[in-house]
Amino acid sequence: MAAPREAPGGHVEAGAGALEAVFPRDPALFADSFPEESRYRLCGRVLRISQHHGARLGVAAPVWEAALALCGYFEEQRLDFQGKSVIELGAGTGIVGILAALLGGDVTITDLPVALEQIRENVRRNVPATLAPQPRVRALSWGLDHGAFPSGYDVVLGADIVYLRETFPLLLGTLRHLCGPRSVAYLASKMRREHGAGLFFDTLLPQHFLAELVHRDEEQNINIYRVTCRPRG
Ligand SMILES: C[S@@+](CC[C@H](N)C(=O)[O-])C[C@H]1O[C@@H](n2cnc3c(N)ncnc32)[C@H](O)[C@@H]1O
Repeated sequence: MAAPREAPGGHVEAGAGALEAVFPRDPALFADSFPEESRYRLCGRVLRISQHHGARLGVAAPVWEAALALCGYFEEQRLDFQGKSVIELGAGTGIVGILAALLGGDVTITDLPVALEQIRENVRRNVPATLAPQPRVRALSWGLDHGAFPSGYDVVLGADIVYLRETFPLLLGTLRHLCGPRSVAYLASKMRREHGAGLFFDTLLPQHFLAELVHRDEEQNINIYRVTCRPRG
């Protein structure tokens, strides 16, 4: 799976709303990484996002195109997170969850433990200390840790988290735990058929959820699905 942008020193591909990139920055933060800061104009705000490229964070380091597509969808649909409980899965940089928090959500941003320091840094850089509630950053490994989280979030968010077939049952288990009858999940995904995106969205997800394709970017091959629980009985 290729990263969406080149290594530091090269041209940084501008995603939707990208303004500019500045690097390198604070090389001491992670010894084996190449820090980069990119700025994105989203929902009338400029977000400054650190990305610690390198072996340690791996795919968690960059802002992926699907994350920008999901942020663009929030903007286009004028989604309102005011007063809503929101959880983001596999957040990477945290850009999606941070935007949801700035748009009024009570947000929990999650990923594997290795990514949490990068997310915390991005929360510090973009969320004013006066904002309440502040987004929480917590470890959640799909299928393993979700019992520590409540069920029935208003909104569940995930960008580019469908790419490893062996994690599909784990991810589905976590989605089933977090979503209640009134929950809405927005899943944005690069449709990499070779990594099982079709299997996940066309076959596995519909066994438990109604998944409506609400946005497709043909050029980037990115789909956004609005996912709700299937009515029981
Ligand atoms: C392709 S990256 C997407 C990052 C971010 N959502 C974005 O779109 O910019 C996939 C993310 O899923 C996370 N991830 C992979 N397997 C996971 C698992 N089993 N449990 C929790 N997170 C996982 C990775 O750490 C990474 O942050």
